[in-house]
Amino acid sequence: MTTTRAPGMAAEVIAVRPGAPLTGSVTVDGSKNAALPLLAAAAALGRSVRLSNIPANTDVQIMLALLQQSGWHVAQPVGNPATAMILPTESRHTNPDLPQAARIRASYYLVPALLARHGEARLPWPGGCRIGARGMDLHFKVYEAFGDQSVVDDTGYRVKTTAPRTGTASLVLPFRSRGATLAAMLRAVTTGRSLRLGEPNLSPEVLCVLDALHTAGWETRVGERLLTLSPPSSAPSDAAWAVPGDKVEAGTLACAVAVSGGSARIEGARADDLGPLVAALRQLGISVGSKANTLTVNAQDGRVASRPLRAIASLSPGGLDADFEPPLMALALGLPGAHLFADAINPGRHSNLLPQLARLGAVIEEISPTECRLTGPQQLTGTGVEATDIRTGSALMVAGLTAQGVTTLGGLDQLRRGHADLPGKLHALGADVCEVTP
Ligand SMILES: CC(=O)N[C@H]1[C@@H](OP(=O)(O)OP(=O)(O)OC[C@H]2O[C@@H](n3ccc(=O)[nH]c3=O)[C@H](O)[C@@H]2O)O[C@H](CO)[C@@H](O)[C@@H]1O
Ligand SMILES: C=C(OP(=O)(O)O)C(=O)O
Repeated sequence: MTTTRAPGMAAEVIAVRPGAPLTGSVTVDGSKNAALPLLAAAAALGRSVRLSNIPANTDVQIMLALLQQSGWHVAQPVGNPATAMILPTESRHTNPDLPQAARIRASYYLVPALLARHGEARLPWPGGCRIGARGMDLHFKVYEAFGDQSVVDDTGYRVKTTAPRTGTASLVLPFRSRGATLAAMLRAVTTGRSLRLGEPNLSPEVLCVLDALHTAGWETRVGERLLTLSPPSSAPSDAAWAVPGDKVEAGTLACAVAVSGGSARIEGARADDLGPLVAALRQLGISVGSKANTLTVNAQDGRVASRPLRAIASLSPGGLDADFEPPLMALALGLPGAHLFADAINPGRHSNLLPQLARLGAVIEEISPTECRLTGPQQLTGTGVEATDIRTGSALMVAGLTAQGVTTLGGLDQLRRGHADLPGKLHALGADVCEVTP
């Protein structure tokens, strides 16, 4: 099977089938989950920010549109769509309706910038992957700590500023929510107040925003238990930030190389962001090197798993990002051992992913709604499957690389929310992938 692309036509399904081991080198795009808060941070800063390495996935495109609809210019240099200048417009827009905010989870990151610009943020409940109940109650606690008031109803929520307050805003999160941590940081920025946040989320997506704010003059301190921010002491100049490479795309490609028994270099994601994924791959007996921005995977010697994988998603510092679990599961199905997976962060993750893997013939035992175990190696068989969320889609592509026959993946809108062109990257490594257009 060869790859054919019809210009201007969106693929209806992607067909994958086993082929030669993946080899060569590929570079990942910027990270969706880092680009989204960085764009919101740029808007919150209220002055010109140049952001580079912006990925072209649809969630990011929606975020750019939301910024344009609510009072910011987005200027993209001709011929360089991965870079954008974000700057406030001079005219005061009235507070806009933002129906597209319901399509992405990360629209909640816009609240601080909207409060600064309009005194009110009025948004529909966020969308994104349907991986169980995904609350926002901690965000409202964050805004309350800054003196804002929130009102919710069935369709969405409103946050309003009250009389301006000064001094340090302090709160301790009951659990380490990434979204609530970023909400607190960005609200500190738009109020110009110091922040003391206990039990913060310290994922790479939070740390890259902290680094960005630091370059914009904010004093930042991070420890496992406490994150503090203090406003710049002098007038800051314009900022230039870069979106870090997508650790999840890199991890997914690493799983694809490993499942095919290949050997390849994956460039562009920071080694520091890949630590827990690299540890999981090594636990499975895969030879992996990770240095600076290069991940090397070598599964050509066909080693068996040295011990079973325990992939437990965690919000703790240094924990395994839940988004790595699905591709690791697809890989583990092909490797010997009894492997355990748990994602208690997203209670509906497994009910999305497992039925699709089962269509390929995977036998996975559900211990509870959020825990499962499987024994590999299992021989899968290609059939029609659906990307019911981003990571289910990418995991199914990994599984399709060893499933006998042809795996056809539908639901590509979900896959493209998180990856501008994952099939193209797999193809660059030699995968037998075909986009089937209507
Ligand atoms: C845009 C983005 O970066 N999305 C990521 C983010 O999602 P998400 O925004 O869900 O991440 P959080 O860390 O904020 O939340 C984790 C879970 O805590 C719960 N919760 C969170 C906040 C709140 O106020 N109330 C509440 O109940 C929800 O069930 C949520 O699913 O982290 C998830 C878990 O690491 C990843 O799978 C997502 O890819
Ligand atoms: C769950 C994800 O995204 P979101 O939080 O935007 O739905 C994801 O990136 O896998």
